[in-house]
This record gives sequence, C-alpha cells and structure tokens, in this order.
Amino acid sequence: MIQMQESFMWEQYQNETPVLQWYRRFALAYRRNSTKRRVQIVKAARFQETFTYESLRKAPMVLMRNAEFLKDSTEGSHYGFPISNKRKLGNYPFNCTRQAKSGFGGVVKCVLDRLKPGSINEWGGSDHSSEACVENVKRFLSAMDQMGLPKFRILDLEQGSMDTVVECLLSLKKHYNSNSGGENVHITSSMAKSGTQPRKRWKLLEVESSEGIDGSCGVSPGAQNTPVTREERRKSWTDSKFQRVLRSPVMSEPSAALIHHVGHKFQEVFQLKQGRYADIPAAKISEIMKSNSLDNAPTQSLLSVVNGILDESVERKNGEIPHRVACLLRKVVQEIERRIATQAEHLRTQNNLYKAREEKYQSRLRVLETLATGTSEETQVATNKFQHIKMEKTKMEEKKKLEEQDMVKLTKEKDHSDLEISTLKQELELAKQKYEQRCLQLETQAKGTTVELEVKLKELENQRCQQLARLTKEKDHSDLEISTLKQELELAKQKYEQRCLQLETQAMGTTVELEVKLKELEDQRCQQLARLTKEKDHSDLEISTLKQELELAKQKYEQHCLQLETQAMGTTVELEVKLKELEGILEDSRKNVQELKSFSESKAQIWNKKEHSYQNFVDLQFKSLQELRFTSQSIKQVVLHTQRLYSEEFSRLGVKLKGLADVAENYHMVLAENRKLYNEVQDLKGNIRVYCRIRPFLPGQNGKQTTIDFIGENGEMIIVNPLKQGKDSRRPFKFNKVYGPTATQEQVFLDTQPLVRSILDGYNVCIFAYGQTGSGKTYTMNGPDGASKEEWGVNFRALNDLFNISESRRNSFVYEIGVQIVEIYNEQVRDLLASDSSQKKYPFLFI
Ligand SMILES: Nc1ncnc2c1ncn2[C@@H]1O[C@H](COP(=O)(O)OP(=O)(O)OP(=O)(O)O)[C@@H](O)[C@H]1O
Repeated sequence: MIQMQESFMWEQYQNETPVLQWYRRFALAYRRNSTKRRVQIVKAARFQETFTYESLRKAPMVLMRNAEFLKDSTEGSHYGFPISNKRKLGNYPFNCTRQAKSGFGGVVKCVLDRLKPGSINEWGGSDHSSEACVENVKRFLSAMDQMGLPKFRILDLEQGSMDTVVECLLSLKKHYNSNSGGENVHITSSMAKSGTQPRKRWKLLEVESSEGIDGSCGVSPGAQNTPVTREERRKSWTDSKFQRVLRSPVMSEPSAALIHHVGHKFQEVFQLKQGRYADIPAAKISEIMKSNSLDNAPTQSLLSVVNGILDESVERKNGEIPHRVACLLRKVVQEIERRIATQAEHLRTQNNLYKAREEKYQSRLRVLETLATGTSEETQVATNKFQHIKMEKTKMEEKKKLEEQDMVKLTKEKDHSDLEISTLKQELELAKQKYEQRCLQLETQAKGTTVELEVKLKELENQRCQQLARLTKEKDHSDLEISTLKQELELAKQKYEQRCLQLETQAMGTTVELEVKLKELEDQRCQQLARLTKEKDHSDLEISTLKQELELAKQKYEQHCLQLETQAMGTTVELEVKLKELEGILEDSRKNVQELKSFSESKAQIWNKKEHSYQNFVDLQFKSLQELRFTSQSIKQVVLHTQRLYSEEFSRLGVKLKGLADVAENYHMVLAENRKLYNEVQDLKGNIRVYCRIRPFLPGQNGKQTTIDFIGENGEMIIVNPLKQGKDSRRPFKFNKVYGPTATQEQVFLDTQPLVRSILDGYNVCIFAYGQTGSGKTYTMNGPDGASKEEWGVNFRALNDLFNISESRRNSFVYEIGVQIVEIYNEQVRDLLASDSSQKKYPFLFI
C-alpha cells in the first residue's frame, strides 16, 4: 500500500482528495518510522468531517486501497480511533490551520525564496511561528499575482481545502517547466543559496509538504549542516525507495537476470561513484545515455542516481550541476517518467482486466442466478406435484369422510327403513284387522242384503201373486163382461128377432109400408147389424187385445219374476264372488306381509353386506393411499434419477451428435468427392461413346449366313464380305463395345447406366440409336411390344433407375423428371405425346 502511494507523482496529485493527501503524508511518516507523527496524522485525518467510509467507497481504485489501509490502521488497536464514529468526530473540530500553515509554510518559504529572494519573513528567528507562515503565504500569493498565475485564498488553507492550493502549485510547476534549463540552474542555485534543499521541481511539493506535516519546515538548518545526518537521511530514503520499488507490483521492471547483469553495471558506474557524479567523464555519460543501460536499470538505481546527483549538488554548496550531469539527470528522470507511464498503462490494463473479470463473474452470477431460478422452477414443479399429491390426499380423505358420512347416512336410512318396516308392519296389522272387520261387515252386509233380498223376493212374490190374483180377477171380470155382453147381444138379437117378427106382423099388416118400412128396417138392421158386427168385431178385437195384453202381462210378470229370480241369483253369485275376492285380497295381504317381512330381512342383510363392503373399501382406500404415498416417494426418486440420467444422456447425446454431425459433414464431403470422381471417370471414358449391337436372326432367317466374323472384347469387330476378294473381304471396325446377338437388354443398359446417372449431377446426356430399318433400334431403346421387365429397353430402364435414385435421395434432394417423346422423320420433328394435331409438328407450342 505504501509503495503504491509513494509512486504517485505531481500529475496524480491534482486528483487527490483530502483522504489521499492525508495518506500520502501518512506514508511518508510511515517511511520515516515515526509513530508519533503517524498518530498525529491519523488524528488529523479522523477529525475531518468529510472523511467517511461512504466517500472512500466512491473514490477510485487506488483510493480504495488507501482506504483499506486506512481501515486497517485505524480500526486496529494500534491507534484506537474508529473513524466511522461520527459522534466522536464531532467532538473534535478540526483546525487544520496550524498543520496546514506550518506544513505548507515550508513549501511557500522555499518557493518564495526562489520567486523573490530575500523576501522571506523570519520573525523572531522562528520559521515555524504562525504569523511568519501567514506573512510568507501572503507574500507568495502576491508574487503569484504579479506573475499572473492562479492563486488560492488563505481561507482555503484554514478550511483545509487543498484543491485551489494544488492548482496554484501545479500552474507554478507548469510555468517553470515551460522555461529553459538554464533558468533551472539559476533557480536551483538561488534556492541552494537560500539554504533550502530543492531536489527536483516535481518532487519539491511532495517532499516538502510531507516534511511540513509535522510542522518542521523542510530540514532544519541545523540538520542541513550535519553531513552524517544528511547522508543517513539520503541513505534511508534511498533504501526505502529501493524497497518500495522492488515491492511495487505495478512497476515495469526488467527481468531479475537483467537487473543483475545491467543493474550491476549501472550501479558500478553510478552508485559506486556517489558524490562524484560531476567527475564522470562526458564520454562515459554519453555512452550510458546512448546504450540501453538506462532502459534495463532498476528503478531503484535510477532513483538513487537522481538522489545522488541532487545530494551532490547540495553538497557542492554552489548547487551547480554540470551540464552533462543535468542531461543525464534529465535522461534518468525521463526514463523514470516513462516507467511511470508504462506503470499507469499497466494499471489501466489491469483495471480493464479486473473489469472484464468482474463482467465475467457477473455473467457467471447471472448464469448461477438463472440456474438458481431453474432449480427454483424445478422445485416449483416438485412442489406443484407435492401439492397435487396433497390435494389428492385431501380429496381421498374428503372421499373417505364422505363415505363415512354416507355410512352414517346409510345406517340412519337403515334405521329409518327399519322404523318404516315396523310402522308398515303395524299398518299391515291394522289393515289386516280392518280387512277382517271389513270382511265381517261385508259378511253381515251380505247377510243383511240376502235377508233384504229374500224379503224383497217375498214381497215381489207377493206382488206377483197379488198381480196374478188381480189379473185373474180382471180376467174373470172381463170374462163376465164378455158373457154379459154376449147375453146383451143375445138379448139384443132376440129383441131384434122379436122386433122383426113384430115388424113382420106389422108388415104383414101393411104391405107396402111395411115392405118399405121393412126395407128401411132391413137397411137399418143391416146397418145396425153391420154396426153391431162392427162393434162385435171391435169388442172381439178388444177382447183379443185384452187377452193378448193379459197374456203379455202374464208373460211380463213371469219374465219379471224370472228376472228377479235371476237378479237374486246374480246378486248371490256376485256376493259370493265378492266374498271370494275379499278372501283373495286377505290372502294377498297376508302374502304381502310375508313378502315385506322377507324383503325387510333381505334388505337388512344387503345393508349389512354393504356396510361390510364399505368398510373393506375404506380399508382398501387407506391402503392404496399408503401405497400412493410410497409410490410418489419412489416416483420422486425416479424422477430425480431420470433427470440425472437425462442430463447425462443429453451430454452423451450431444457428444454423439457432434460426432455424427462431423461424420455427416465428412460423408457429404466424401459424397461430393465421389460424385466428382464418378463424373470424371465418365469424362475419361469419353463424352461420346459408340456401341454396336448385332441383332440375332429373326425367325425364318436361320438358314442365312452371318457376315460377322469376329467380335472382340474391347469393341473390335470384323465383317466378312464373301462377294469381295482380298483385303476388302474382311473389314475391321472399332467401337467402344460390341454386343453380340446373345446380349441381353440388361447387359446393353449396364454400360449406359452410369451416363444416365450423371444426369442427376447436372450433366446433359443423349442416347440415340442409329441403324437401318429392322436392325433393332426400337427393340434396344424400348423393347418388344408388351415387354416384360427383363425385356425393357434402355428408355424404360433409364427412367426406372432415375425414379429409384430420386426416391432414395428423397430426404436430401428433390428431382423433377419430365418425359418428352419426339420423332425425327424426313427432317421433320414430331411430338409423339401431343394429342392436338396442331402441336405435333415442331416448333411445339407450349401453353
Ligand atoms: N436383339 C434382338 N433380339 C431379338 N429380336 C430382335 C432383336 N433386335 C431386333 N429384334 C427383332 O427384329 C425386328 C425389327 O426390330 P426393330 O423394329 O426394333 O427394328 P428398327 O430398327 O426399329 O426398325 P425400323 O427402323 O423399321 O423401325 C423386331 O421384330 C424385333 O423384335
């Protein structure tokens, strides 16, 4: 930590916060091993109100490291002042004026001596008096004002705000940097004269401000004049620097071997000649500057060189540094600056690296989070399953409860039905009694009715007898009437006869009158007779009707009597039937009672059975619930196991798939290669190939002699012509191949098949047959009419082959196959598949 802090230079100083400034001071104090001073610094820092962990957290990375250190330093029992205790901090208001004034006083004094030599206020001979410091600061500010450089307020110092102060000092540094080296010499000399100890401008503030912390403005005059003390200080400073540099994790140091080799040389040249830098010959210095000694020298050596030169310059009293040494110093400082720049770059890259690592870790964290969410999802699924099982369990329990309730209900119902049965039995008993009473009543009623009927019958009998008696009386009366009427008629007849006789006698007396009168009388008598006969007829009729009526009445009475008798009989029968019915009903009721009894008994048995079965069912359910629980447990384990297996399988599958993908890729490559080679072979065989086929003799041509003399294996053929002599009699021919008369269709196709197949790779192929009429072109290309598969010609076989291949490559390729058949005859091209005659001739019109 300390080494880190010590490596901060002017450029970084402007970014420092009070905390960092404090730390810088602390680091220097630490380096000087002054516990008292450290405690003092820690106290000072603790009392700053802005100094909280929160501000530390927001600080840059280096500051954070400081903060860690600070934490360690302050929280430990070492100092016993926990800085986070704000309450305590409030009790100690920080008065930075004293520290600031006294610390900063030294800086101001030195700078003022350079700006305005001899204007330093040294009241009372004490450099450390507050008044002298304030006066010096004021003078410094006026000097800055005169130079037109930005300044700060004394109030800033009092409030401890170092920003404006640092800015002021930086502008001053820039101002001097822009000046030439000669001026440096002058300033250095003037500073040396004034008794101060300037080393290097950009180190000035660091050293002097650190020196000013404890109120001692730079090195005390007495100490300056003590060489041993100065030497010791220089040595200790060099050692500490050396240690720091060696331990620095960010310094871009050369390798250990190189340090050993070159560093040794460097030390030899410089360190061994401490105090004699001015004596080094210019040639040696220029050699060192030209060579890469500086590049390879350790930083510690470089710093010691700088220190040595500066110390030597102090020792020399006049403060002058030879030009060559100044150049060397510049070179060394440049090298140190370069290293610091590399260091800064290194820090930046490390920072980037840390950032990248942080991002990586964050992405890992995200992955872990997603995994965690995945796990939580799985857990969710498992919990859901568990909930489901729980629900099922509760359902089962509810079911069980319901069944128990059902059981209770059923037992209640059973009791209820038992009650009902008993009430029914009672009712049945009552009904039975009622029926018996009713039967008795009916029997009594029937008896009563029978008696009534008998009485009625008797009455009817009496009535009938009375009616009969009346009718007989009436008959007698009418008989009497008839007899009286007959007597009257006899009397009337007799009277008429007597009258007739009288009249005859009278007529006799009087003839004409009588005869007339007789006639009249006769007429009257005839009329009377007629009337009397009529009346007699009428009375006869009446008598006959009366007789008939009487007969009818008699019959009616008889019928009525018969009816009454039959009614009485029917009623008796009905009553008997009713009686029988009632007896039957009674019997049925008895039977019903018996049946009800048996039914209730059987129902009770059924209920008992049901109860038993429900009990069994409940037991079974309970068992199955137990089994279900056990099964769910085992399923859970199986699921977990399966998940494990699944992930393993998945990874294995991935590996296999990868292998398979590689193999597939290789396969495709090999396939492509094969195709290329195949087509190359086809090309090598020749783009145009001529095959000759010799047709066998047709039936009926067997007697003829062949002209084929020889057929070679490699397409040679000799034809003989017996009509010619000598050389012309035997003519050799050469083809790609010659098929003899016995060659099959398949053999012919086998040679053309590779060519046909190259169509699928995008090659154009044409196969045509040529020959005289009847030589077998159609036979070779198509085959004979109604050809079997063995007799298929080239066309059929080629198409069949193409279809088969396209089918087998269905998953990889899609081929479109079309067929066109044309005829070229007499230089006319005809489409043989066209149905329309207008489209048959070339050029074809495709629609
Ligand atoms: N290799 C063979 N084996 C058996 N019979 C064959 C063979 N070649 C041709 N033939 C028969 O020879 C006869 C003539 O053949 P084809 O019709 O194929 O001749 P072509 O050259 O097509 O004649 P054209 O030019 O007149 O159409 C047919 O009856 C055919 O069956």
